[in-house]
Amino acid sequence: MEFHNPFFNSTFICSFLFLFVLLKIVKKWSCNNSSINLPPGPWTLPIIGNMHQLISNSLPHQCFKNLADTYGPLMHLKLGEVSYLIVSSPSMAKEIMKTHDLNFCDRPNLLLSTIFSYNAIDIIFSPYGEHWRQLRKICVLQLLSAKRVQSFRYIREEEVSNLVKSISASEGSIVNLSHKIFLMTSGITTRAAFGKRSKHQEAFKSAIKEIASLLGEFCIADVYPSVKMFQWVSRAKTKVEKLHKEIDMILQDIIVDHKNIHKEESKDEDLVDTLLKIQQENDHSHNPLTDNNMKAIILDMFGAGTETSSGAVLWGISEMVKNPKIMEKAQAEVRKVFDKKGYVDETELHQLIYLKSIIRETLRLHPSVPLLVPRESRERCQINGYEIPAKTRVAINVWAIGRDERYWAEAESFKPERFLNSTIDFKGTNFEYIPFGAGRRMCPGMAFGLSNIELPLAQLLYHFDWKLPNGMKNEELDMTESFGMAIGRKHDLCLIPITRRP
Ligand code: HEM
Repeated sequence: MEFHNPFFNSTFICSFLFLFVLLKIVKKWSCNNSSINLPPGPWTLPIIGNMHQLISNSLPHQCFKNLADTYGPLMHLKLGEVSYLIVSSPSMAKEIMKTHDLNFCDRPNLLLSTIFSYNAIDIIFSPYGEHWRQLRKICVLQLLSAKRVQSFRYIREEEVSNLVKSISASEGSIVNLSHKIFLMTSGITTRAAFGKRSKHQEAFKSAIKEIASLLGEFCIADVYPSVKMFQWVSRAKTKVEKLHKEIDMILQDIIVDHKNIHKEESKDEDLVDTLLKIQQENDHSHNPLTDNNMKAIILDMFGAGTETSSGAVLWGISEMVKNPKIMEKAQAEVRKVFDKKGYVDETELHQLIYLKSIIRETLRLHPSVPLLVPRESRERCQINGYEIPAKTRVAINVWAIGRDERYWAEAESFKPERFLNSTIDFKGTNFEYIPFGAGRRMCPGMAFGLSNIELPLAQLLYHFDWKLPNGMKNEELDMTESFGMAIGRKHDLCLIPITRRP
């Protein structure tokens, strides 16, 4: 006979768990809520803090901008149990990434990114310290140096020319540029990382795309780190673990392949070859590069390098479609420079001064990583007279800074001319313009990223005129953003190409 305990049914268990979690949170919340002089911020509610203020139709960077308009450029929010500092002005960004850079160069330990990064042994999510310094050096000097980026030129030229061919084949009909441009940038990264040999490229690309969009999602476990139950029941965690397992098997297979067959053919060295060489050289050091380190670094290159570059190409084209005069001027420049040759390659790209200012303007209005990668304070410190507790997470709202009328005239308008003859650039010293971040954690892939944006834009402007489908007017093009590892267009960019025959 079955034994039914009226007190031990599922309702009872759920209520008990709910009460247990609630008590834990209240305890933690009341301990942390001491009376230190925190930066201004909206009123916090018990347990949830300011989370209710982020529940709206806006994306996090848009919500933070609205709140900062009331509470100022150094704003404190409490999300669940965790203190957040939201930075929305160039001078406060400079405080974090220059004056106090050493204190703010840690990354928080977040549930999904920790799985993605093989337990934070990569570059992006690794905490500040000797391990990160070692990998960052490898990255800057060997994987993403100017010489190395230049060595991938033939890959970029082939992949972009395949893109042009596939668009030409659909001349006059609607083309999904979002889809094609993502395939092109991920094709460049795949070949730069693995060479041509991987049989799993397609499966790998789609797993990466899926995992990148999951990493951009809000995860309740990250704002209640003391409540381990939220980690156990997270559906996103289960999905990321499954995708990561698939990716791991593919990467391991690629590494084994490279170990077995690539030794004699040293020309066209790809990133896995370079990492294997470093692994062999460091084999007997106290800090050898493990296979997991290699896989984590390669994943970083995809996570950080693919959607950022393809997003910038798509926003650039979208802004030009919306502003046809700018499109015409850019086309005239590219065609003037390359008409003598009859085709576009990288040799003359330095002459495209107007196109370069279009790219800068695109990254001002549409920074690929609008809140930068989250940082975390290592020790308690003071900024602008306010106390910042240790372990405060920091989001730098580059998106808000780029749209602030105090620093940019007609900030919401797309005006590439503002960058012509301007000394402002994105190398991390002009804090009103930091799409690649600044300080120790600044993006090491800038040169690679920019070259993946310049050549496709030049080719798309040289070979095609562009029309919107269904008689849509230029100004009607939808520019809604979606949140992920990088901000992209919510709706795919679909245009009709008209091939130009010079
Ligand atoms: C348009 C292209 C790109 C943009 C806008 C961009 C932007 C950024 C930003 C904002 C950060 C965070 C900086 C900070 O926390 O201060 C970052 C970090 C990083 N990026 Fe990029 N990125 C781009 C392309 C690339 C490419 C192509 C690669 C490599 C293939 C790459 C590799 C990395 C890595 C490894 C980090 C982590 C650095 C660290 O934590 O030490 N990025 N990127």
